[in-house]
Amino acid sequence: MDERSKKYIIDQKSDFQSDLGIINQEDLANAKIGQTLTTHLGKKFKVIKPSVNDFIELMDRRCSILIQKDIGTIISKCGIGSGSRIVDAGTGAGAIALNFGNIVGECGKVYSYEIREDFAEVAKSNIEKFGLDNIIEIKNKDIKEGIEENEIDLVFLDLMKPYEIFEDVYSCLNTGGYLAVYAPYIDQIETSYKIAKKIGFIDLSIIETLEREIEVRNQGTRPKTRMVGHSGYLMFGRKI
Ligand SMILES: C[S@@+](CC[C@H](N)C(=O)[O-])C[C@H]1O[C@@H](n2cnc3c(N)ncnc32)[C@H](O)[C@@H]1O
Repeated sequence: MDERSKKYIIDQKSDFQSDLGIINQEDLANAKIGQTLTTHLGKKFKVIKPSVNDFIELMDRRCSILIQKDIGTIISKCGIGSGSRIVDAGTGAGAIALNFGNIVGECGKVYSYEIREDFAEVAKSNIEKFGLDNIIEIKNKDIKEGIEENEIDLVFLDLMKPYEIFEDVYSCLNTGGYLAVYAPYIDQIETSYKIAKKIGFIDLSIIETLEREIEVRNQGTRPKTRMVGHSGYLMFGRKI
């Protein structure tokens, strides 16, 4: 991180260059977390261990990604923790897959389906770079052709017509397991709710999470005038 709080992901195999100067490869290779490195122009950089959020902010991505307010809600609503087994589709660049992997840890597993080969490759590379490739398996497959896993605690779907595979989702879930759906449009989420109910999912709910940032100014403290108006709706259900 530089003096302006701008973050960078460093490749320790080559020199680092920015508008604040150059740090040579040898200094980078020997750098330790917490250390301050100085460029040839005398500008200072702090070495930090990236959190999953730092990494997602800077990683390669070719499509829209889920945002923190929705990811956090999905994880807490479905009680995800160490050892959970999750199926996720579609992967995109891997934003929620990385968060799932970060939480389930070495005792858990995340199987993430992505239909597009180019997106699957980007996600694989992101997951390897963050060091979770032993926990998250990217599958370059159409999830509509079938879910190959079983004894699953959560199936999370971010697809155009998620309800087309709810029967398959029901079969692969553990008793007590969750279905979670993210959809930007209200007709997608309404159809998901009706089909999930017909199939036998219980505890069905649809929510939208709104996040409002509070600003501390000299005049007083109050909500910011701008906020994210809408990202998507979330639907949850359980197999009992
Ligand atoms: C909006 S992106 C997903 C974003 C991602 N969930 C995240 O965490 O940021 C939707 C992805 O679903 C993929 N997709 C669409 N249909 C699919 C299918 N039938 N099986 C697997 N992936 C699919 C698309 O290629 C696209 O990458």
